[in-house]
Amino acid sequence: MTTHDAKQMTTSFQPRRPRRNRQSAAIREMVQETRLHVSDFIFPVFVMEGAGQRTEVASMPGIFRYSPDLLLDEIGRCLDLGITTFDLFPNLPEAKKDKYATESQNTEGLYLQTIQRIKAKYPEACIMTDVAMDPYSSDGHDGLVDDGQILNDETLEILSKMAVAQAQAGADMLGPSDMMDGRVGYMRQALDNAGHKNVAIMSYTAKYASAFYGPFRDALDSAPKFGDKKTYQMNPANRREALIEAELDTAEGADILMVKPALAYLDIISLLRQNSQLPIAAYNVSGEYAMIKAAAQNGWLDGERAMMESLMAIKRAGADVILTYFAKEAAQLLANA
Ligand SMILES: NCc1[nH]cc(CCC(=O)O)c1CC(=O)O
Ligand SMILES: [Mg+2]
Repeated sequence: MTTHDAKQMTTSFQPRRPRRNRQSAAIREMVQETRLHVSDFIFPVFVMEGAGQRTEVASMPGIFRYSPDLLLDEIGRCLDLGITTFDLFPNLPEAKKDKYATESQNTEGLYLQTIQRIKAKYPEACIMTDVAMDPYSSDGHDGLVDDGQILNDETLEILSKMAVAQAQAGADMLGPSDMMDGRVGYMRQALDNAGHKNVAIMSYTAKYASAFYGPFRDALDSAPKFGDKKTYQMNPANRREALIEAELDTAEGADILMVKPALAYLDIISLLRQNSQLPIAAYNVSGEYAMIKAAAQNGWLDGERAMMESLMAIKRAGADVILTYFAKEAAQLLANA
């Protein structure tokens, strides 16, 4: 090729050159479409019995179960970073579990006492709770088990008592994660009847029967004792069904709709965002956290960049709120940016 030919090619007229908007950090930031902010995040936290104790979840490096006193300290540190909302889960000894999840309504028990203690010390913190039987169930299922079946309507009764007990303890927002049919409406009515009209419900609307919950079940020792959760959690192959779930939860009074997991379900997040006027949340689950941590520990990818890229992707897909175990690390990075 002669010099003349090369010149001809490089000066060929191209009015549209998307690279012009990528040429400097100043321009790239100016035209950036999606931005992460610490207020996007909800931090899921694990509480366990005892005092002065914390144990790391083996499959979730950097994530700990805290005894209530140390959890209060951790929440204080997170509030300083600008994280305002916490999703609380209890790790209970096997001896406290039974068929009916009785411990979930024990006002002197670990979970309800911890909600009270957090709200007493940090009234400004928004406490989201988990409504499902599995952390308290000797069967390790989200609903009541009878003869190997997960009963729907009988479970609603237990869940709504649990919900009212949590609201009574001071919870700001309830997160039914069980996937029983009709539980949002049933719970809404029970809450209103008990005078908790302003306690919100973030429904796990499209929750899939996913392999990515493994590390969470380690954290709580809550794996199902038999079978799987496929008769209540959704089939990962289904997309339209998420719209049916969204329609029902909306009609039943959900305040926020959630998709779970997040990264393998970005299309579902986008679908609900486009078909609902409600805020959409996405749960970046334990297995999604563990994958990035494990690869980073092996030196196989840059953990910080993979974390921020993943969170950005979840927001870009349409999530207004992201529940993530990365909340604290991401908040630290955003604060230093
Ligand atoms: N009600 C159960 C529940 N609530 C939140 C999670 C998973 C969260 C995570 O993996 O981070 C699960 C696991 C399951 O359905 O077995
Ligand atoms: Mg449903």
